[in-house]
Amino acid sequence: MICDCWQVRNGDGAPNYTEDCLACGTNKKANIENAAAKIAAASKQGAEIIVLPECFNSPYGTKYFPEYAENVIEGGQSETALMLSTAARDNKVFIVGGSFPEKEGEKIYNSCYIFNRDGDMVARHRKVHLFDIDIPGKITFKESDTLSPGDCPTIVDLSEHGGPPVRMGIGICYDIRFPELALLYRHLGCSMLVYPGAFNMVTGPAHWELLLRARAVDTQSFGIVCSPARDESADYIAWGHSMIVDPWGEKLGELQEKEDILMVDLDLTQLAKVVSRRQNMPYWLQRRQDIYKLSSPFMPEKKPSPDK
Ligand SMILES: NC(=O)CC(=O)C(=O)O
Repeated sequence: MICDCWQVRNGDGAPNYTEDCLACGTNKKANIENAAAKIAAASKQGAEIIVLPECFNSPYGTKYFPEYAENVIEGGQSETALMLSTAARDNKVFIVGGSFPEKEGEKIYNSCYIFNRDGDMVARHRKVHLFDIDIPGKITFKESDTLSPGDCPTIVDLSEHGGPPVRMGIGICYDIRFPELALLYRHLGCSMLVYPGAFNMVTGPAHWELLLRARAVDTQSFGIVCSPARDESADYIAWGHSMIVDPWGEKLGELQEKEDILMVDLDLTQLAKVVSRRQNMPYWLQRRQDIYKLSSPFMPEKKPSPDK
């Protein structure tokens, strides 16, 4: 998924938001080169923030993660992070780099790196909720066989990196099923939730769109999901359908299952609408905190939650 979300529209209709389903196969080098080519193509079309899918350098599967994992933190070679950094700098775009298996010590994480327009890494999200499920006869998956979970929420405020006033909360795939994480992002001032993800042919048709729209409405935020394109020959068949919705839960754009790029306008006027929607329907201020309460070590003590 590729998105560009902050130009002020001057009535010229210039697209400022795009998304894309990326094909990801077993050839890691080809996956990385394909992502680089699509970033350049999207940038040429005017994209300024680019979001890639979950696990874009590797097939999605526990047996693949150790083989495709890269060690960035301890100074190891990482062709994937290097490509993302170079592409961000060369194309002068922000990149929410989908995810790839990342190694640190003995552990492997499912990690999303975010880069600014100079190619500097400005944040990293490690998938917090691992996809361990068993739906008999349909799908069994146990990410925790080879992956470890991250242990913190990730927020990127683009305005702190020379970008527009967009504060993004990042999650990866299964993270979208946990409303508390999205509510925490709202509490911490986000107006956009970005989830690189790879739902499958069982959970995709049932829940992909439903969850995105629910999280957007729960938090009165823009919602973005970006999937790999569907590959019927893969062990794990991704649902596809990268999508962007607004804080009302309305779809701004959707791809089908094939590799593609989608451009969607998302301008400053639309971001301002987040504030007015939140004022029109102020359910954030109407929460009954005497009955229930969100609690997190990442919530600043005694600071009132943002109501806009
Ligand atoms: N693959 C995931 O992490 C999550 C998923 O497919 C689902 O929640 O469904």
